[in-house]
Amino acid sequence: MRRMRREGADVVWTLVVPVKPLALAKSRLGTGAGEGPRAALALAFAVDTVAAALACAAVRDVVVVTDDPLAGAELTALGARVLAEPGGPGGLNGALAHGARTVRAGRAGAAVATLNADLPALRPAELGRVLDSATEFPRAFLADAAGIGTTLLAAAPGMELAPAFEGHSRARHRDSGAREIGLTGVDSVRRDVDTEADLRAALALGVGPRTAALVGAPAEPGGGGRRSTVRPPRAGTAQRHGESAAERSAPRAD
Ligand SMILES: Nc1nc2c(ncn2[C@@H]2O[C@H](COP(=O)(O)OP(=O)(O)OP(=O)(O)O)[C@@H](O)[C@H]2O)c(=O)[nH]1
Ligand SMILES: C=C(OP(=O)(O)O)C(=O)O
Repeated sequence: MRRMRREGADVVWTLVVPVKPLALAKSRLGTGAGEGPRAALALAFAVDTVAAALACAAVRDVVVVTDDPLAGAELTALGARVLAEPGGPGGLNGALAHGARTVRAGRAGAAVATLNADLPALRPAELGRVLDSATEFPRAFLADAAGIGTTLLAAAPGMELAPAFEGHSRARHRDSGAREIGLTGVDSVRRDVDTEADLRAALALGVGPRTAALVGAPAEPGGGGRRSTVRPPRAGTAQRHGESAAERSAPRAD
């Protein structure tokens, strides 16, 4: 992949990925799903997101901010660096600001971008296009698939990240002066999963192997360049965690 250049140097990004304690995560994902299946899905999304991010040529490294021991261990094993939550009332934005500050404390000139951990369909090449586009602006963001939130916020070297996530964060990031990235063809970077409808949409794009194994969809090896299209599962598929692979029967459409 051709890297965008700023002042003669290839720009590679450090990604800050926030992961909420798994037992509290994905509360909107199916009223019938218990805490266990939701936690397993949240972990699978995070694993597939971080694996795809680490496979992106525009990504130098990935820093995960979490206090969850299982997520921390699994994401460390993938190659991410894990930071503990900063503590205090800061929530998601506090965690992201802490991640960015820590990265810059070690490397003042780092290009830093946040990436939500609920992007199981993420494709490295699409992430690369988004990061290359972000390179053209001091601060930039990508709206989520719903057009309300944000899945990625980027700050060039020397620029404060100033995250304003949660709720209508697309409008807040725009109002804060960040440039909205208007690329088409980067659906996998926009496709966050909060609800079962979101999960079906992600499965239609093709998800990473950990999520695929959990919901009975075909796996796309390697955090995928080109992911397969699968038939969306019936509502409630997210509750099928615990079935063996042989019990899962979601067909692939290609
Ligand atoms: N470290 C950290 N990450 C968070 C926090 N809150 C949310 N996140 C992460 O931020 C991203 C977007 O989170 P949301 O979709 O708003 O929250 P969620 O828990 O995944 O889902 P809901 O329970 O449905 O709100 C995901 O990667 C979450 O794991 C937090 O307080 N600390
Ligand atoms: C936290 C955010 O994500 P979600 O849409 O999952 O709430 C956000 O977009 O600001």
